[in-house]
Amino acid sequence: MSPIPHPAPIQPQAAALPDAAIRLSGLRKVYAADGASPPKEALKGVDLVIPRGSIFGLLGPNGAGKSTLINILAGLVNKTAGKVEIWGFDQDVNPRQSRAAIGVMPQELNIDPFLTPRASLEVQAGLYAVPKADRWTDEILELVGLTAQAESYTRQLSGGMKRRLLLAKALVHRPRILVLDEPTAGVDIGLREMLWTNVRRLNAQGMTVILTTHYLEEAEEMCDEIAIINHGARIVQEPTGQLLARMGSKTLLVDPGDWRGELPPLPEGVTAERRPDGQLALSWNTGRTQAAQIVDALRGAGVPMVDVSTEQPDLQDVFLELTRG
Ligand SMILES: Nc1ncnc2c1ncn2[C@@H]1O[C@H](COP(=O)(O)OP(=O)(O)OP(=O)(O)O)[C@@H](O)[C@H]1O
Repeated sequence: MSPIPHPAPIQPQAAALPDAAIRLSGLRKVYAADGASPPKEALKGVDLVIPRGSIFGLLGPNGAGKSTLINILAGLVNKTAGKVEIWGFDQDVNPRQSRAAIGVMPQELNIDPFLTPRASLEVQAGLYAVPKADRWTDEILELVGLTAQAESYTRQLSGGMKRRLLLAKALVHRPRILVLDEPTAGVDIGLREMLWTNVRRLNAQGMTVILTTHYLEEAEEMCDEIAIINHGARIVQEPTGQLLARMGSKTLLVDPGDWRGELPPLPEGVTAERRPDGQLALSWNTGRTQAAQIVDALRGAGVPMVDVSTEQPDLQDVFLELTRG
């Protein structure tokens, strides 16, 4: 993969760098009643600040309102109320600039089957009024691994290649902010790796990345900060590490060899279980106890410790805890 040229912005910029990539205040969306379906309030006054330069995860259960939020950012759905600022541009005051600052890789394929990848990118660049001299079509094709298919009809591309083209289209106008809506749903490992490698590189060059995904390990690994929305409301927004620490529980795993004796009294609040593989799992609340106290209690009682490790809650645990019910 060749190095990516610096994605210098070509769209008009706010006078100074904005303090946030995206700022939403009181964002509300009510879908109108349709036939027998009553009106649906998909976003109930969401406040959200997405830091400039972050890889930001937007998570939530099915129907939480993520796509509605992204479609509003992309200018595809009209909000009912609230304020949307993209790269410092108010969507209502500066619609053109706010649109130029963002590139969206949608969930659904929106490509013309009769165009070649190269032609698709040229058409997209035309839509964004990117001057010919500023186009970087060849670099983008290289970046997403479609150079060999540049002149093929899009309808002849595999599903994975079509998704690569969606990413390519989102990049033509060198947006400051890249939104990836479920980018890895149903894609193979090669495409997933290509995507994450590129996302990291683009982010390292200053692009803010917003990601929705149902793969929580992916969000845990990729995102600096995460917001969880549920029933149209933001229920939490925190740096990923802080969100994981929120569960506040930790487990110490002790392999006692073939020792099968009675456990000694443990510090208050520590729960113990013997796992089927013979390991002792000792769980505690991080605020109240320290691992050393548990180790001391076991050592004092002569419990052998062949091996000791710890287990942390993962994003899946946090997500389920916060969205339960
Ligand atoms: N065009 C529409 N008309 C009416 N209701 C809609 C429309 N689009 C979405 N909704 C409803 O708004 C709510 C939020 O939907 P949205 O697609 O934003 O959720 P989501 O978090 O993206 O879900 P998923 O993870 O399943 O993609 C849902 O109850 C959905 O049924």
